[in-house]
Amino acid sequence: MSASKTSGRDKTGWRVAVLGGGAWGTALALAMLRADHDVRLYARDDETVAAIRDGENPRYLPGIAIEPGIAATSDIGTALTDADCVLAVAPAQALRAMLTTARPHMPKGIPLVLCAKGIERDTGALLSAIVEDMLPGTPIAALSGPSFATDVARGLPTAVVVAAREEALAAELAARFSAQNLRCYSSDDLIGVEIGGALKNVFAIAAGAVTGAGLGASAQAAMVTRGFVELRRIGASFGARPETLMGLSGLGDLLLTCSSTQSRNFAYGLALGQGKPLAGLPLAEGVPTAAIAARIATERGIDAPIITAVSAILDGTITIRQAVTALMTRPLKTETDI
Ligand SMILES: NC(=O)c1ccc[n+]([C@@H]2O[C@H](COP(=O)([O-])OP(=O)(O)OC[C@H]3O[C@@H](n4cnc5c(N)ncnc54)[C@H](O)[C@@H]3O)[C@@H](O)[C@H]2O)c1
Ligand SMILES: O=P(O)(O)OC[C@H](O)CO
Repeated sequence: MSASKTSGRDKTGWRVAVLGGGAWGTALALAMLRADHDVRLYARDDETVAAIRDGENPRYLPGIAIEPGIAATSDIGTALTDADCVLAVAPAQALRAMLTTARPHMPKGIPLVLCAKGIERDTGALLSAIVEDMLPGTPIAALSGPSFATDVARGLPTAVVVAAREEALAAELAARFSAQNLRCYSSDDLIGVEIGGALKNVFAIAAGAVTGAGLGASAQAAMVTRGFVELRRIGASFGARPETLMGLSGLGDLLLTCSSTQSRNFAYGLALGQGKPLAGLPLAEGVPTAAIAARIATERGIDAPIITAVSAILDGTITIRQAVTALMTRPLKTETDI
């Protein structure tokens, strides 16, 4: 461990295990390196490990140079040995499988930081609930907010939020992860931060579909605004604090991913709206999350017509045009009636 000073904060470097060798895992490994940590990156395939060692991850982060210093490995035990902290960066639907592999090697009592954005499709579990189920007693945190992997990997200025139920843990992680161009806010609303990150993906797909179908900028703004109402309703049912959802993981991430083709969820929706093939597109976490969020809304009696429409469009049950007609002809109501 090395003593160092970053952004005016005194801290000592940790050994950080990053689990997941995709775009976000690679970007976060770089961010941790720049925050003066000793970084081990676990990728499950040898090809990715070899590529990262050679200075690029062409499959997931093409064209971005990977600075030397990240110890890439396909042996999860090696990545986790003597780790002070773990970043879990597999897609949400793969978290349970990855933790099954990690469990025998997890050092006891170290924080596990959830970096994926989603809700488990089969169970409706938030990712923190999966960790509680599989690794009881593990201090859990979540890192979320408007942050494209390419931006973070390039070292462009980015702000995220790190949340944990224990305020002191959130603050410590935020301080340790922050570096010159990565500003980490802290929060003790773990559930709120998880919900904001998970649900924004559904609306990013919707935003892409609105653009792809040529429905216009006004429709886009209406959808994002009313989508945010649904996000807050579902968030409230989980106990999320409204102010958390107004922050980086919620409104902030909605702004980013509902307005940029750089978002894979937006790009997925765009292809959907344009009637283009969807097979082979990069990961769009909003697809499984839309299905389970629609089910959660129904089960809890929450009015979530946009989420329900996105889920039905993705299922092929209705077309985008039919969804628009249904949304536009709903009974009128007061706007503040959320
Ligand atoms: N890419 C971004 O800009 C970004 C930013 C913030 C958050 N996220 C979130 O991070 C999560 C991961 O996204 P990504 O961009 O890295 O996806 P990706 O498709 O680029 O990479 C996913 C990686 O996970 C690995 N993986 C899948 N199943 C696994 C398993 N069972 N065990 C181990 N590894 C497994 C894959 O091999 C791959 O390396 C998603 O939830 C996403 O929403 C992504
Ligand atoms: O490319 P997306 O749509 O998965 O979005 C990536 C991040 O979640 C943006 O904050």
